[in-house]
Amino acid sequence: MAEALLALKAYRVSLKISDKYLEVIRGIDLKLAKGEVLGIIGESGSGKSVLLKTMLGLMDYDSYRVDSGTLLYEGESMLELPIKKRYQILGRSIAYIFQNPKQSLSQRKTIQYHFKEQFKVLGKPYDASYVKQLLSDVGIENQTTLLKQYPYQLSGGQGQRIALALALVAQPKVIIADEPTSAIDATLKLKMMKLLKQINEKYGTAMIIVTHDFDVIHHITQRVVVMYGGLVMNEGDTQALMKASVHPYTRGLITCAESLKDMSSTLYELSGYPLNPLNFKEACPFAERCERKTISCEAMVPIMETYRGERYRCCHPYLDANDGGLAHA
Ligand SMILES: Nc1ncnc2c1ncn2[C@@H]1O[C@H](COP(=O)(O)OP(=O)(O)OP(=O)(O)O)[C@@H](O)[C@H]1O
Repeated sequence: MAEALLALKAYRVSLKISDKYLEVIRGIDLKLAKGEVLGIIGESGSGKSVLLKTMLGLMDYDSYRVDSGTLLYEGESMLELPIKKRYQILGRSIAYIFQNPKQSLSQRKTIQYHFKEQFKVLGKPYDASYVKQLLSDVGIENQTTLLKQYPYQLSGGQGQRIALALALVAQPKVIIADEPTSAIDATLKLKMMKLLKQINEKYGTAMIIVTHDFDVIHHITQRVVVMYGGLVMNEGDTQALMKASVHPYTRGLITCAESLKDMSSTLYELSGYPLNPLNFKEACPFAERCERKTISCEAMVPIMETYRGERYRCCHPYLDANDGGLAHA
């Protein structure tokens, strides 16, 4: 793997709930190379947003505690820094696009106002022609009209594009997009996927795409991380993992996605529901729902196996079988 731009190691986070701390992120390692597009997939409640928002300092500082871990950005250690300082450094280089970007804009201010604010935050004079260039890059043609509009006048697709253009003002090295296609229809989804790919290619911006959608993972990411119960269960090259992963959770998610697409087949669903952090214990979080469950699954949290030096699977049945001839995916 190329040099890591961002590297997270053994990261644990607890959320403060009614004056008590509840562990939600339970020891996560993550790497993002320069220019890489990484996908993070997992059911609702897996911990995707808490992971990324706490890492960047985007959550209310009093609402959580980082229990352990290291975070390196361009080789510099971040977690020891006061959270506001960390946010300043990371905020300049990493843009976070929220799930409903239209709602994260001030509804009473024009789109142009939002661009001007971005320049102000960066301490740069407003550059109208650069803004028009960015709007054109994200596929907005009627730029002058659009700059005069208010967020509530935008369609879902336009909202996503504006959020992307606003993020690009700072020329970030990383864009983190939280569910970039969840609020738009299928045709716009395709356009958004193409757009993210174009931005990655044109500017070399590395990306972390958080999604529930394997189409998005398949079409735009090079590597994927599968999260469940505050852990990474499986990770690797996107195409290899989608084709050949034997991890029961990954396989279950992929089978669900495929059965939804294939109108002639019976709908497949993963049994049970995602585990609530209140019920986390020293066991594999997926054990209760897993068809391959063994005694080990209920006795301890599985460790991550590596293959050719890369992390790839966290699953007791495969660990216990000592991997005799099992597919490395
Ligand atoms: N502010 C909060 N107070 C209490 N619990 C929270 C809070 N934010 C998140 N959680 C809990 O932490 C766990 C992880 O949530 P998180 O939002 O990170 O999941 P996610 O994988 O991003 O889900 P989704 O795909 O639905 O956005 C969940 O069980 C969630 O209920």
